[in-house]
Amino acid sequence: MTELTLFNSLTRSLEPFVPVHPGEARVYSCGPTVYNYPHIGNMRAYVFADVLGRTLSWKGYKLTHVINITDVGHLTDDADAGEDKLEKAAAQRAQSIWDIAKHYTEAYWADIKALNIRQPAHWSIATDYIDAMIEFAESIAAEHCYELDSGLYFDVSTVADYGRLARAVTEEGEGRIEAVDGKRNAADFAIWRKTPPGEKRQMEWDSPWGRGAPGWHLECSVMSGKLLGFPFDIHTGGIDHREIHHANEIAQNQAFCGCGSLSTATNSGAKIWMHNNFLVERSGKMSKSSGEFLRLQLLIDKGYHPLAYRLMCLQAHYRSELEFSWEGLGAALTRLKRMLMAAEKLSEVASPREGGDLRQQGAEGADTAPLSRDRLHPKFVPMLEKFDAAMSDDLNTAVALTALEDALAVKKVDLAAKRAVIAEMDAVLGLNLFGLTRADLRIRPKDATITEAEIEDELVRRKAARADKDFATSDAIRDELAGKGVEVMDGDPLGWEWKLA
Ligand SMILES: Nc1ncnc2c1ncn2[C@@H]1O[C@H](COP(=O)(O)OP(=O)(O)OP(=O)(O)O)[C@@H](O)[C@H]1O
Ligand SMILES: [Zn+2]
Repeated sequence: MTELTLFNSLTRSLEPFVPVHPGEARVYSCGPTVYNYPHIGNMRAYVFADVLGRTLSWKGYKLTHVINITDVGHLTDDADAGEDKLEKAAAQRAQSIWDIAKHYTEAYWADIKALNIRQPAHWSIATDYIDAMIEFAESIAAEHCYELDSGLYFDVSTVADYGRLARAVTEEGEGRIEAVDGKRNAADFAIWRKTPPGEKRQMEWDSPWGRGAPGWHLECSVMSGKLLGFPFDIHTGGIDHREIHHANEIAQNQAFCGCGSLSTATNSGAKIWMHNNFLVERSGKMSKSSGEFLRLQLLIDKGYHPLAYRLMCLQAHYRSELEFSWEGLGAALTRLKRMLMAAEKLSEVASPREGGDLRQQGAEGADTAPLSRDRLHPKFVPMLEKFDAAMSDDLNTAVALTALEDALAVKKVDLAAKRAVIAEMDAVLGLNLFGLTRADLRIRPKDATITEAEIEDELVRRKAARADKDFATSDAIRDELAGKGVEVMDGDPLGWEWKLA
């Protein structure tokens, strides 16, 4: 197999993946802040992390993936300004934070499942790690922190190369950081926020610095270090985390590991820091802080299968901005239908792999292991090589998809051999080609007034009428269906037969 190279935001270059622990890959992904539903832009971050994890499993590494759930500490501004996003949501809706966190965590998990994102080894919930956060903060406080009335602050001048990940803390960057009286450096950040006197927060804990709550950056340092051990291999997140959140995590990790210099990979906590670019709308970055936003459920309600959105993500490189449009989603759906039609023919044959179900694998992902090469039909060698080269080149899923389509187009070949190759590629891309059916991919909005069974019955009747050359009946059925919003698609090259108009 080709050597896997990944783009490291820390060095701004492509680097070969060399695991810290031979044969293993340990990955941490910043999880959602569960104060609201995730929008589809947030989910792009997890499609990306999932493809990374699947690729590592496929390359034979034993994967341990951690995704956290931020249920405390994330302020309305990524730096120190604003309120806790969860406290704010709870106050606005007069609800308990715990209920809010539970509701949105479950909504996020439903999206994870719908997008065929594998379960990580651990979902770490921030509030389960408060003691560990206090311990971590205590261990670095004397050398790296100072206390103000509002909290315990990290002094960024106590570690070398602060902000190296962000590259040049721009004036704009500095401008975003709230001026707090007594802060030694503009970029210093709270690792523990004290509850202001006379105020009561729903989520607060005792600490050596008074009652309060942890800072968001502290959470990720603590959970990643606890569950994966420093240094671990890869830390992921959206590009917005490169400037502040991850720069601050690195500073804390440097302090914790007792090594101020960033000259070795070990003390930044993770060897490779990877960032997905944004999903944007014509109007700009998709953001749930700004009111209206697109949820996966909306796509589903409009009749689009969630895996069409997954495919839309895979069509772009994760480091490129991706613009969402309904036309683009429709095009991705059509492409997925074509793939499914080609894969359908293989459904009848058993995969030569044992336990052929490659979907929603267990956390370790052992079943993404490649097919032994001596069982690979020679016709598929070039496609698998192209696929491997693309995925190994910093996860070039756009090209890998074309290799999958090349393989799907191969004719006159043993079907079991073909199925094995498609299954292998699909285990990496996660499109669930052998689990989907045509009916799954039909556009059928939630508010449609006619059931699928009724449509099918009418179509059977119409087919019979046409076979009898009874075009009057056939046309009448067609018109009747049109009256109910169903467009019959005679001669539809995809053979999907109908869609809701
Ligand atoms: N438009 C986007 N496209 C891709 N990834 C995104 C986008 N917006 C946020 N992310 C990423 O989604 C993940 C979850 O983010 P989180 O739940 O903290 O969202 P948030 O910052 O509260 O949301 P928002 O910025 O939408 O208000 C993070 O890795 C973040 O970088
Ligand atoms: Zn994080």
